[in-house]
Order: sequence, then C-alpha cells, then structure tokens
Amino acid sequence: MAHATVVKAPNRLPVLGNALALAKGRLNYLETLAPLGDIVEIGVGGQPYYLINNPDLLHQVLTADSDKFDKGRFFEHVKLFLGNGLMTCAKAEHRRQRRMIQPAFSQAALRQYAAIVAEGAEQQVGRYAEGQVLELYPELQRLTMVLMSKTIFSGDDFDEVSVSLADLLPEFLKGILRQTLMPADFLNKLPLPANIRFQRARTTIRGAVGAAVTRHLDTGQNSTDLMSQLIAARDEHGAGLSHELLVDQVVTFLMAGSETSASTMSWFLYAMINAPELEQEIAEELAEVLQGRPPTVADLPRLGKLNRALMETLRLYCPVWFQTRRTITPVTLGGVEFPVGRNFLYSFAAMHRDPAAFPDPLEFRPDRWLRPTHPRNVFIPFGSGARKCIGDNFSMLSNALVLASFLQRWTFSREGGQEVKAFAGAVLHPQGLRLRLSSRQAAYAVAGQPRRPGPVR
Ligand code: HEM
Repeated sequence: MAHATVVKAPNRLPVLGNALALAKGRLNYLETLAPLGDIVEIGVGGQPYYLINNPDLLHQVLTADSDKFDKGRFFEHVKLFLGNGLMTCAKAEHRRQRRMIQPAFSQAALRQYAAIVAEGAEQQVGRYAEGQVLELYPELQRLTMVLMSKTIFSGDDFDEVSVSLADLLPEFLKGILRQTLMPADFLNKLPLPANIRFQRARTTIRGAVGAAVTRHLDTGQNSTDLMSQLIAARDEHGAGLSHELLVDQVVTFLMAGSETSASTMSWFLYAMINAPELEQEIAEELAEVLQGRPPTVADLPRLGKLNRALMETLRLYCPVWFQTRRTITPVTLGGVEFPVGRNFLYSFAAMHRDPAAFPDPLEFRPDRWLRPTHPRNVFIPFGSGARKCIGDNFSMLSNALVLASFLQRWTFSREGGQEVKAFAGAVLHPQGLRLRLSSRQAAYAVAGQPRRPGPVR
C-alpha cells in the first residue's frame, strides 16, 4: 500500500494515556478504534502502542517483514510459563524448532491424532447424563485439555492429571495477563497471594508434564501420539529436543490447544442456541452422513454445514482477539518509519468484524462461506507467516469431530436467565453460558420451544 495514516486515539489521559479504556473495553475498545485509521496510536503507561487496522499492513508485519519484529512484552511474560517452546522462543531459535516440529503435524500424523480425538470425544461426550447442566466454557476447557493430553500422551494415564491441570489453567492465564499489565516488574516478585498462586500453578503444571515426559522417554514410544513425534524430531545436525524443551513444547501445546478450542466450541454451541433451525440442519446432516455411527476424520469433508458453521465461529468469535509485535530493527510501514523498540498491537477479531469485508458482520451466517467474497489477508484466525499456528489443521479436525459427537448425541437449552457476556481474557470466551442437555431423540418431540437469547458482543 502507498501511504498509511497514523491517528492518535482520542481521550488520552496524562500518564495513563488510553490504558484504562483499553483495560476496561478490551476488544470493544479496539473495535471502536478500527475505523479511525490504518494505524492508531494508543498511549499505554507512557508508551505508544500502534494498533494496526489495515490487513495489508498487518500482512507485511507477519510475513514479508516478519524478520524485523519479535513478539513483544506480552510474550516475555508468557515465556515464564511456556519456557522456550515454539510459541515463545526467540526469532533466532524459531526456525530450527519449527523445522524440527513441523513433521509432527503432517497429514499422516494428523490422521492418527484425529483417531485418538474421535475416540476420546465419544467417551467424554457419552459420559454426560440426560438433563445434566453444563457450565459450558469451564466444561469444555476440561474436555479439550483431556483430549489434547490424550493426543500427546496416548496410553499414559496423563488425562486424569490433565483435569486438575485444566482447573489450574485459568489462574495461570490470569496471572500472565496481570503480570504483563503491572507497571513495574518488581511487583510481580513480591510475595502477594496472587503471585504465590501463579507460581504454584506454574510449578504444578510443569512438574506434572515433566514427569509424564520422563515416563514416555523411559517406557518407549507409541508411534501414533504427538509425544513420540516430538521425541523423534531431529535438527539438521541430528540433535533432538532436550528434556526441558520437550516439557516446554508440551506445556505450549496443552495451553495453546485447549483454551482456543474450548472458546471456539463454546461459541459454536452458543450460536446453535441462537439459531435452532441451523442446529437442526446440522443434526440432520450428521444423521445422514453418519447413519448413527461415531464420526471419523473421513466423514469431515461431507459435513459441509458443520464446517461452515465452524468457520463462521472463528470469524465472529475469533479466540485470539489480540496479538503483539515489537520492532527489532527500524521498519517502514505504509511510508511511516518506526524505530527499534516500538510496540504494535492488532486484533484478528476486530478485522473479522469489518463490515467492508463481511456484510452484516455481527450476524452468524455460515452460508457466507459457500462463496466467500472477503478480501485476502482479512480472515486469519490462525495468524500468518512464519509464526502461524502450527495446530491450525489439527484444531479444525479435532473441533469438528468433538462437535459432531456432541450434536449427534445431545441437544441443549439455555439454563438460567443469566446474561451471556463475551469476556476478552487470554482468549475471547463466553461467560455465564449454562446449557441443559437432552438426548437428541427426546428433543425431536419438543421441537419448537423458544430458545433464542439476545446477541452477544
Ligand atoms: C481454534 C483453535 C486455535 C486458534 C484460533 C489458534 C490461533 C493461533 C494464532 C493466532 C497463533 C499465532 C500467534 C502469533 O502470531 O504470535 C497461534 C500460534 C500457535 N498455536 Fe495455535 N490456535 C489454535 C489451536 C492450536 C492447537 C490445537 C495447537 C496445538 C496442537 C496450537 C499450537 C500453537 C503453537 C505451538 C503456536 C506457535 C507457532 C509458532 O510460533 O511457530 N494452536 N495459534
């Protein structure tokens, strides 16, 4: 693009800048800034952050000029938990790790993981009872953590441990956000209750994963699981991943894979409540394709309605609602020069709701994916460039399989009159969404009940 405009966000306060508005409004605040210009300068604690709203400029940051950026301050804090794994390692180390780990996500490997997920999903979803009420997001956090654990350590009893780890994860993610937003780093080291809880969660999670990695190394490998692929990974000199790096990767996959998937599936089911006719159509598609048997990866290409609804969920309720980058060499973006050390912010979620790209952006309309008309670079729920999500295809397969199992067996209604809110924490997820399950057979008999709640922003 030729020339970008840099506009200052309005209502900047002395010292605080726009930090309060950002902390309070989060995604909604970023959405209000999106129409102001290609790049909007936000003041955060005396420092400028540049919000990139133009998809082509963002594409330049993530692909052509990706060598000129690191991931920024937020990821320095994430690193305290994830260590030096694929998501948080420095640029210089990233290429080596990505090359080593990419084969673990080959098509052949994904088919094997999908079989593990499909079986696990059937078990988990089959455990629910008629009339059971689910607090949906925490429930799916546990479920996705168990499935991610089975994919990594099949044959181990780690999935039992993973349920307790799932309960620690929210404390942990809150801790990371809190530590990042602290005005001074020494505050994070004080023996405050919140810091102690955070450290405890960190130690427990890493300890449990470390023990499971050691067991896997000691007892030999099950070649179909992700851990075996990670153990077999070699760089160009024939070196493998150290024990510590194996732990870093596993903790990364557990966190990156479970939170995002729990968010996606919660929103998907929320959207079904909003559109009972659509839920019915997807259930009919499942009945026709599966003929009552459990879903497998081979069925997915024939589940067009389910897949389109999944794409629409990733558009309207994009889990990764913000990301950061920081310049490590001077960069020119749209004719504007930025020196070393400048912080950038961008929101896929805000871009996915741009009315110029997606007409009636707040409407959940899966059929827009029959013939997509949006410009390129606008729909990127998994990011792009060298640091694009390595789990993108796996997550599409596994989420479709879990949702197919869920919808094949259960229909659901809202429980309680609580308002459902979109909470922009580490990922964008629904709060206050409680569902009562009924078996799908029984549901046919009571079809037509009003189940439509108000829209969520
Ligand atoms: C709906 C599900 C998911 C979404 C929306 C999602 C989104 C993303 C995004 C946007 C990034 C890019 C971050 C950046 O540019 O800084 C990313 C990176 C990453 N994701 Fe995912 N993700 C999902 C599922 C998964 C799963 C299931 C796994 C693991 C199996 C995973 C593992 C990773 C890893 C390791 C990275 C870092 C890649 C690198 O830097 O090379 N993600 N993800």
